[in-house]
Amino acid sequence: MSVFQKSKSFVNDIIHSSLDRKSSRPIIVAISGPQGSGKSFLTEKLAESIQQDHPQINVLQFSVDDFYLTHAEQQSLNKEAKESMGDNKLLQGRGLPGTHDLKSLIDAFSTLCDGSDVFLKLRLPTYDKGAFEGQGDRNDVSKWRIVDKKPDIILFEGWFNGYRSMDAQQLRLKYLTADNERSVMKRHSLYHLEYINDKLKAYEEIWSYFDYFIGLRTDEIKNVYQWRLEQEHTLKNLRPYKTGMSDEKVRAFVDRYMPVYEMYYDGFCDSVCVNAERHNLKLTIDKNRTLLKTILV
Ligand SMILES: Nc1ncnc2c1ncn2[C@@H]1O[C@H](COP(=O)(O)OP(=O)(O)OP(=O)(O)O)[C@@H](O)[C@H]1O
Repeated sequence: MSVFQKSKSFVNDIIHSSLDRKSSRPIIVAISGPQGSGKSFLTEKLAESIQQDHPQINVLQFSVDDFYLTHAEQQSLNKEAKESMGDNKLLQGRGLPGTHDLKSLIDAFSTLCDGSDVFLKLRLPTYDKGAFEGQGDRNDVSKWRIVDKKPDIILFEGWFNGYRSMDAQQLRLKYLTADNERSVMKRHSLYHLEYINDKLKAYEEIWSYFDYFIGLRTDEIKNVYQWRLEQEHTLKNLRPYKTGMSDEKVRAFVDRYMPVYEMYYDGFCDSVCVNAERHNLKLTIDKNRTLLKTILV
Protein backbone atom coordinates (compact mmCIF):
# COMPACT_ATOMS: atom_id res chain seq x y z
CA MET A 1 0.00 0.00 0.00
CA SER A 2 1.14 3.56 -0.65
CA VAL A 3 1.19 6.54 1.73
CA PHE A 4 -1.88 7.85 -0.06
CA GLN A 5 -3.84 4.58 0.19
CA LYS A 6 -3.08 4.20 3.91
CA SER A 7 -3.98 7.83 4.59
CA LYS A 8 -7.14 7.59 2.52
CA SER A 9 -8.32 4.59 4.48
CA PHE A 10 -7.50 6.41 7.76
CA VAL A 11 -9.49 9.47 6.63
CA ASN A 12 -12.41 7.32 5.42
CA ASP A 13 -12.59 5.71 8.87
CA ILE A 14 -12.62 9.19 10.42
CA ILE A 15 -15.46 10.26 8.14
CA HIS A 16 -17.50 7.12 8.83
CA SER A 17 -17.07 7.35 12.58
CA SER A 18 -18.01 11.02 12.55
CA LEU A 19 -21.02 10.93 10.24
CA ASP A 20 -23.49 10.72 13.10
CA ARG A 21 -21.54 13.18 15.25
CA LYS A 22 -23.68 16.17 16.15
CA SER A 23 -21.07 18.84 16.13
CA SER A 24 -20.78 22.11 14.33
CA ARG A 25 -17.02 22.08 14.85
CA PRO A 26 -14.99 20.73 11.93
CA ILE A 27 -12.77 17.68 12.36
CA ILE A 28 -9.14 18.72 12.18
CA VAL A 29 -6.69 16.30 10.57
CA ALA A 30 -3.10 17.50 10.85
CA ILE A 31 -0.52 16.31 8.34
CA SER A 32 3.13 16.59 9.27
CA GLY A 33 6.38 15.59 7.61
CA PRO A 34 9.77 17.03 6.79
CA GLN A 35 10.25 19.34 3.84
CA GLY A 36 9.66 17.74 0.48
CA SER A 37 8.35 14.52 2.05
CA GLY A 38 5.09 14.93 0.14
CA LYS A 39 2.68 16.63 2.57
CA SER A 40 1.17 19.00 0.00
CA PHE A 41 0.92 16.21 -2.56
CA LEU A 42 -0.81 13.94 -0.03
CA THR A 43 -3.10 16.69 1.31
CA GLU A 44 -4.18 17.61 -2.22
CA LYS A 45 -4.95 14.00 -3.14
CA LEU A 46 -6.82 13.39 0.11
CA ALA A 47 -8.96 16.51 -0.38
CA GLU A 48 -9.76 15.42 -3.95
CA SER A 49 -10.68 11.93 -2.89
CA ILE A 50 -12.92 13.11 -0.03
CA GLN A 51 -14.65 15.49 -2.42
CA GLN A 52 -15.13 12.72 -4.97
CA ASP A 53 -16.33 10.01 -2.58
CA HIS A 54 -18.34 12.27 -0.25
CA PRO A 55 -19.53 15.28 -2.27
CA GLN A 56 -21.75 16.40 0.64
CA ILE A 57 -18.67 16.94 2.83
CA ASN A 58 -17.09 20.36 2.81
CA VAL A 59 -13.28 20.06 2.93
CA LEU A 60 -10.84 22.85 3.63
CA GLN A 61 -7.09 22.43 3.22
CA PHE A 62 -4.42 24.88 4.19
CA SER A 63 -0.86 24.99 5.47
CA VAL A 64 1.15 26.66 8.19
CA ASP A 65 3.28 27.91 5.26
CA ASP A 66 0.39 30.16 4.22
CA PHE A 67 1.02 32.12 7.42
CA TYR A 68 4.69 32.99 6.91
CA LEU A 69 5.56 36.60 7.67
CA THR A 70 5.48 38.97 4.71
CA HIS A 71 8.79 39.50 2.94
CA ALA A 72 9.14 42.93 4.58
CA GLU A 73 8.42 41.52 8.06
CA GLN A 74 10.93 38.71 7.50
CA GLN A 75 13.52 41.26 6.36
CA SER A 76 13.10 43.14 9.66
CA LEU A 77 13.35 39.86 11.57
CA ASN A 78 16.56 39.02 9.64
CA LYS A 79 18.00 42.37 10.73
CA GLU A 80 16.89 41.96 14.33
CA ALA A 81 18.26 38.40 14.48
CA LYS A 82 21.59 39.58 13.07
CA GLU A 83 22.00 42.73 15.13
CA SER A 84 20.17 42.09 18.40
CA MET A 85 20.21 38.31 18.82
CA GLY A 86 23.90 37.61 18.40
CA ASP A 87 23.51 36.79 14.68
CA ASN A 88 20.89 34.07 15.10
CA LYS A 89 21.04 32.47 11.63
CA LEU A 90 18.06 30.24 12.39
CA LEU A 91 15.74 33.21 12.02
CA GLN A 92 17.36 34.73 8.96
CA GLY A 93 14.91 33.49 6.36
CA ARG A 94 11.46 31.90 6.51
CA GLY A 95 10.83 28.47 7.89
CA LEU A 96 11.34 27.96 11.60
CA PRO A 97 9.05 28.61 14.56
CA GLY A 98 9.05 32.39 14.97
CA THR A 99 8.76 33.19 11.25
CA HIS A 100 4.94 32.97 11.00
CA ASP A 101 2.09 35.31 11.78
CA LEU A 102 1.06 33.02 14.60
CA LYS A 103 -1.66 35.31 15.92
CA SER A 104 -3.50 35.19 12.58
CA LEU A 105 -3.14 31.41 12.48
CA ILE A 106 -4.54 31.03 16.00
CA ASP A 107 -7.38 33.43 15.12
CA ALA A 108 -8.16 31.35 12.02
CA PHE A 109 -8.39 28.12 14.06
CA SER A 110 -10.46 29.85 16.69
CA THR A 111 -12.94 31.16 14.09
CA LEU A 112 -13.12 27.85 12.23
CA CYS A 113 -13.69 25.87 15.43
CA ASP A 114 -15.90 28.22 17.44
CA GLY A 115 -18.80 25.75 17.41
CA SER A 116 -21.52 28.28 16.60
CA ASP A 117 -23.87 27.81 13.64
CA VAL A 118 -23.22 31.29 12.35
CA PHE A 119 -20.17 31.40 10.14
CA LEU A 120 -18.95 34.64 8.71
CA LYS A 121 -16.75 34.68 5.66
CA LEU A 122 -13.09 34.10 6.47
CA ARG A 123 -10.08 34.97 4.36
CA LEU A 124 -6.96 32.88 4.73
CA PRO A 125 -3.63 34.21 3.48
CA THR A 126 -1.68 32.45 0.74
CA TYR A 127 2.07 32.54 0.22
CA ASP A 128 4.26 32.67 -2.89
CA LYS A 129 7.47 30.74 -2.17
CA GLY A 130 8.97 31.87 -5.50
CA ALA A 131 8.76 35.62 -4.82
CA PHE A 132 12.04 37.52 -4.29
CA GLU A 133 14.11 34.72 -5.88
CA GLY A 134 12.77 32.09 -3.56
CA GLN A 135 12.81 34.15 -0.36
CA GLY A 136 9.01 34.24 -0.65
CA ASP A 137 6.27 36.70 0.19
CA ARG A 138 2.65 36.67 1.26
CA ASN A 139 0.33 37.08 -1.73
CA ASP A 140 -1.76 40.16 -2.21
CA VAL A 141 -5.12 39.90 -0.44
CA SER A 142 -6.86 39.47 -3.82
CA LYS A 143 -5.17 36.03 -4.00
CA TRP A 144 -6.19 34.91 -0.49
CA ARG A 145 -8.46 31.91 0.00
CA ILE A 146 -12.07 32.79 0.79
CA VAL A 147 -13.82 30.38 3.14
CA ASP A 148 -17.51 31.15 2.90
CA LYS A 149 -18.94 27.89 4.25
CA LYS A 150 -18.07 26.24 7.51
CA PRO A 151 -15.89 23.22 6.67
CA ASP A 152 -16.78 19.73 7.94
CA ILE A 153 -13.19 18.57 7.80
CA ILE A 154 -9.93 20.52 7.73
CA LEU A 155 -6.67 19.08 6.39
CA PHE A 156 -3.93 21.20 7.91
CA GLU A 157 -0.33 20.57 6.84
CA GLY A 158 2.91 21.82 8.31
CA TRP A 159 6.46 20.56 8.48
CA PHE A 160 6.68 20.82 12.28
CA ASN A 161 3.04 20.15 13.11
CA GLY A 162 2.97 18.28 16.39
CA TYR A 163 6.53 19.08 17.52
CA ARG A 164 6.70 19.63 21.28
CA SER A 165 9.02 22.16 22.86
CA MET A 166 11.46 20.90 25.49
CA ASP A 167 11.85 22.27 28.95
CA ALA A 168 14.97 24.39 29.43
CA GLN A 169 16.93 21.68 31.30
CA GLN A 170 16.09 18.99 28.77
CA LEU A 171 17.25 21.19 25.89
CA ARG A 172 20.44 22.14 27.70
CA LEU A 173 21.24 18.50 28.38
CA LYS A 174 20.52 17.47 24.79
CA TYR A 175 22.79 20.25 23.54
CA LEU A 176 25.64 19.63 25.95
CA THR A 177 25.70 15.88 25.33
CA ALA A 178 25.45 16.15 21.52
CA ASP A 179 28.52 15.11 19.52
CA ASN A 180 30.60 18.20 18.69
CA GLU A 181 31.54 16.95 15.22
CA ARG A 182 28.31 15.36 14.03
CA SER A 183 25.62 17.43 15.69
CA VAL A 184 24.08 20.22 13.60
CA MET A 185 22.77 21.76 16.82
CA LYS A 186 26.39 22.41 17.76
CA ARG A 187 26.80 24.74 14.76
CA HIS A 188 24.56 27.17 16.65
CA SER A 189 24.74 28.60 20.11
CA LEU A 190 22.47 27.20 22.80
CA TYR A 191 20.91 30.62 23.19
CA HIS A 192 19.78 30.58 19.51
CA LEU A 193 18.19 27.17 19.95
CA GLU A 194 16.51 28.25 23.16
CA TYR A 195 14.88 31.11 21.29
CA ILE A 196 13.42 28.70 18.70
CA ASN A 197 12.31 26.35 21.48
CA ASP A 198 10.46 29.21 23.20
CA LYS A 199 8.78 30.20 19.96
CA LEU A 200 7.72 26.59 19.32
CA LYS A 201 5.92 26.50 22.66
CA ALA A 202 3.44 29.09 21.41
CA TYR A 203 2.48 26.93 18.40
CA GLU A 204 1.30 24.16 20.70
CA GLU A 205 -1.98 26.04 21.07
CA ILE A 206 -2.62 25.07 17.43
CA TRP A 207 -1.80 21.41 18.09
CA SER A 208 -4.52 21.36 20.76
CA TYR A 209 -7.11 21.72 17.98
CA PHE A 210 -5.94 18.54 16.23
CA ASP A 211 -8.36 15.58 16.33
CA TYR A 212 -6.31 13.28 14.12
CA PHE A 213 -2.71 13.24 13.02
CA ILE A 214 -0.86 11.83 10.00
CA GLY A 215 2.91 11.94 10.49
CA LEU A 216 5.30 11.19 7.63
CA ARG A 217 8.59 9.97 9.01
CA THR A 218 11.67 9.22 7.00
CA ASP A 219 14.25 6.55 7.69
CA GLU A 220 17.03 9.10 7.09
CA ILE A 221 16.50 12.81 7.69
CA LYS A 222 19.22 13.66 5.16
CA ASN A 223 16.68 12.67 2.45
CA VAL A 224 15.29 16.15 2.96
CA TYR A 225 18.20 17.63 0.96
CA GLN A 226 17.36 15.52 -2.09
CA TRP A 227 13.60 16.10 -1.78
CA ARG A 228 13.95 19.83 -1.38
CA LEU A 229 16.29 20.09 -4.39
CA GLU A 230 13.92 18.08 -6.59
CA GLN A 231 10.98 20.13 -5.37
CA GLU A 232 12.70 23.45 -6.15
CA HIS A 233 13.59 22.27 -9.66
CA THR A 234 9.96 21.29 -10.27
CA LEU A 235 8.63 24.55 -8.85
CA LYS A 236 11.10 26.63 -10.86
CA ASN A 237 9.99 24.96 -14.09
CA LEU A 238 6.37 25.74 -13.29
CA ARG A 239 6.98 29.43 -12.60
CA PRO A 240 6.60 31.86 -15.53
CA TYR A 241 10.05 33.46 -15.02
CA LYS A 242 11.69 30.24 -13.70
CA THR A 243 12.38 32.06 -10.41
CA GLY A 244 13.50 30.23 -7.31
CA MET A 245 16.54 29.25 -5.30
CA SER A 246 19.83 28.02 -6.74
CA ASP A 247 20.94 24.52 -5.56
CA GLU A 248 23.43 26.12 -3.21
CA LYS A 249 20.71 28.29 -1.69
CA VAL A 250 18.45 25.27 -1.30
CA ARG A 251 21.18 23.44 0.65
CA ALA A 252 21.74 26.49 2.88
CA PHE A 253 17.97 26.74 3.32
CA VAL A 254 17.71 23.11 4.46
CA ASP A 255 20.74 23.55 6.75
CA ARG A 256 18.69 26.02 8.74
CA TYR A 257 16.01 23.41 9.43
CA MET A 258 18.34 20.59 10.40
CA PRO A 259 18.89 21.59 14.06
CA VAL A 260 15.11 21.55 14.55
CA TYR A 261 14.89 18.01 13.21
CA GLU A 262 17.74 17.01 15.49
CA MET A 263 16.00 18.55 18.50
CA TYR A 264 12.47 17.26 18.05
CA TYR A 265 12.20 14.68 15.29
CA ASP A 266 12.88 11.49 17.27
CA GLY A 267 9.66 11.44 19.24
CA PHE A 268 7.59 13.88 17.24
CA CYS A 269 4.70 11.56 16.45
CA ASP A 270 4.49 10.17 19.97
CA SER A 271 2.44 12.78 21.72
CA VAL A 272 0.21 14.52 19.24
CA CYS A 273 -3.43 13.38 19.69
CA VAL A 274 -2.93 11.70 23.02
CA ASN A 275 -6.47 11.61 24.33
CA ALA A 276 -7.85 9.07 21.92
CA GLU A 277 -6.59 5.75 20.63
CA ARG A 278 -5.98 5.15 16.94
CA HIS A 279 -5.94 8.86 16.15
CA ASN A 280 -2.27 8.99 15.12
CA LEU A 281 -1.11 7.42 11.88
CA LYS A 282 2.68 7.25 11.56
CA LEU A 283 4.03 6.39 8.14
CA THR A 284 7.73 5.75 7.60
CA ILE A 285 9.01 6.35 4.06
CA ASP A 286 12.34 5.98 2.30
CA LYS A 287 13.96 8.47 -0.05
CA ASN A 288 11.70 7.35 -2.92
CA ARG A 289 8.70 7.91 -0.63
CA THR A 290 8.02 4.18 -0.60
CA LEU A 291 6.10 3.22 2.50
CA LEU A 292 8.28 1.12 4.82
CA LYS A 293 6.26 0.97 8.02
CA THR A 294 2.80 1.91 9.33
CA ILE A 295 1.90 2.44 12.97
CA LEU A 296 -1.54 3.43 14.21
CA VAL A 297 -1.71 4.58 17.83
N1 LIG B 1 3.87 10.18 -3.71
C1 LIG B 1 4.43 11.00 -4.60
N2 LIG B 1 4.57 10.62 -5.88
C2 LIG B 1 5.14 11.44 -6.79
N3 LIG B 1 5.61 12.66 -6.53
C3 LIG B 1 5.49 13.11 -5.28
C4 LIG B 1 4.90 12.30 -4.24
N4 LIG B 1 4.91 13.00 -3.10
C5 LIG B 1 5.50 14.18 -3.41
N5 LIG B 1 5.84 14.25 -4.71
C6 LIG B 1 6.50 15.38 -5.37
O1 LIG B 1 7.61 15.75 -4.57
C7 LIG B 1 7.70 17.16 -4.45
C8 LIG B 1 7.61 17.55 -2.97
O2 LIG B 1 6.32 17.22 -2.50
P1 LIG B 1 5.45 18.22 -1.62
O3 LIG B 1 5.48 19.61 -2.18
O4 LIG B 1 4.13 17.59 -1.44
O5 LIG B 1 6.29 18.18 -0.26
P2 LIG B 1 6.04 18.94 1.10
O6 LIG B 1 6.30 17.95 2.16
O7 LIG B 1 4.71 19.60 1.08
O8 LIG B 1 7.22 20.02 1.09
P3 LIG B 1 7.32 21.47 1.80
O9 LIG B 1 7.24 21.29 3.26
O10 LIG B 1 8.68 21.96 1.42
O11 LIG B 1 6.23 22.31 1.22
C9 LIG B 1 6.60 17.75 -5.30
O12 LIG B 1 7.14 18.11 -6.55
C10 LIG B 1 5.61 16.60 -5.43
O13 LIG B 1 4.86 16.68 -6.62
